[in-house]
Amino acid sequence: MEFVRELNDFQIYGPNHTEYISNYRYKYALPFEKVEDPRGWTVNVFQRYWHHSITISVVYFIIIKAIQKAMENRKPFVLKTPLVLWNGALAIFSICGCVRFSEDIIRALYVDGLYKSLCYSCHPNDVAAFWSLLFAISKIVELGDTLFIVLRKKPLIFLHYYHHAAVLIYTVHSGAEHTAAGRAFISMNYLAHSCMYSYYAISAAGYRMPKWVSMAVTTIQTTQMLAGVAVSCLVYKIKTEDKLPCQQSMANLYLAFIIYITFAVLFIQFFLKSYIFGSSKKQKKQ
Ligand SMILES: CC(C)(COP(=O)(O)OP(=O)(O)OC[C@H]1O[C@@H](n2cnc3c(N)ncnc32)[C@H](O)[C@@H]1OP(=O)(O)O)[C@@H](O)C(=O)NCCC(=O)NCCSC(=O)CC(=O)O
Repeated sequence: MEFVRELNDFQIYGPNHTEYISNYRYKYALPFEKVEDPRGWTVNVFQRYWHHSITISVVYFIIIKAIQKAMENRKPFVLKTPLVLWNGALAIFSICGCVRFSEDIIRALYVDGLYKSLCYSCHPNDVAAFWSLLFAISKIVELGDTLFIVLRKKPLIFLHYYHHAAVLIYTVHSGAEHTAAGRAFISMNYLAHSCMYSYYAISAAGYRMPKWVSMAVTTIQTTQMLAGVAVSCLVYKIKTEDKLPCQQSMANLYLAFIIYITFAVLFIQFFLKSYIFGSSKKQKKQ
């Protein structure tokens, strides 16, 4: 099993390429979303360089640990305004992504049904493809979250940096494979991040929100992880039991299982520790 495969037309365009091009292409796109991508230029770039997502993750980890060390005998930076702007910008980006990208999954589910929605990719010239590309780029930008944590000398938990590094690698691998089920994963993540970055922006501005708000955000994140496992189970069944053509490769599917199961476990642990078994900072903040 090759780890990143070469893609054929079915894997890039799905089965209705010609019909799609003539009927749907750019129909719903805003001017800046109309990006020409002759035979998957972006897919080629992702295919050729996807392994650098691992390089970036390793460099990220080393830099974060080095900054933590350098900060040991220094006072924490306050960074209130940059943090509000940072989280505010990511919140606006996620909300825009959520609105523009969800259109694709809603249309796909409504018009094509569940099987085609999970097994046939969006077209490389589609609005959804544009927002998938921005999504992948945002996974590099979001590594900056950790910079704020270490410069402000806030506790850095394993869930945080494991999540940031693993999501980057999986997103870039999925970009390289044009993973069809990514339309479910991306829409869920845009939604969860709309809530999460809005939460962080408001709390960075100094407003303490009631406990139920952070519980709700964690619940949305945990549900996202469990839904990721469910979608992957469904694709696995389609590919192995139903033996229907389905675009997602086994390598990408196994990666999806690994990250979504580990994220689900970590988020359930986080929920229990933060809100149920009382010793966390959240209870102290009340
Ligand atoms: C409710 C949560 C969103 C946040 O829980 P927290 O324990 O971090 O919440 P908190 O209010 O105590 O905030 C902790 C401190 O970090 C600051 N902070 C600000 N911006 C941040 C950012 N972008 N990332 C991480 N921390 C940030 C807060 O202002 C706060 O500082 P101060 O103490 O000064 O007020 C939770 O569900 C969660 O995700 N916790 C895991 C921690 C984490 O790093 N999550 C982000 C990556 S996971 C992710 O992104 C999942 C997904 O894909 O959906």
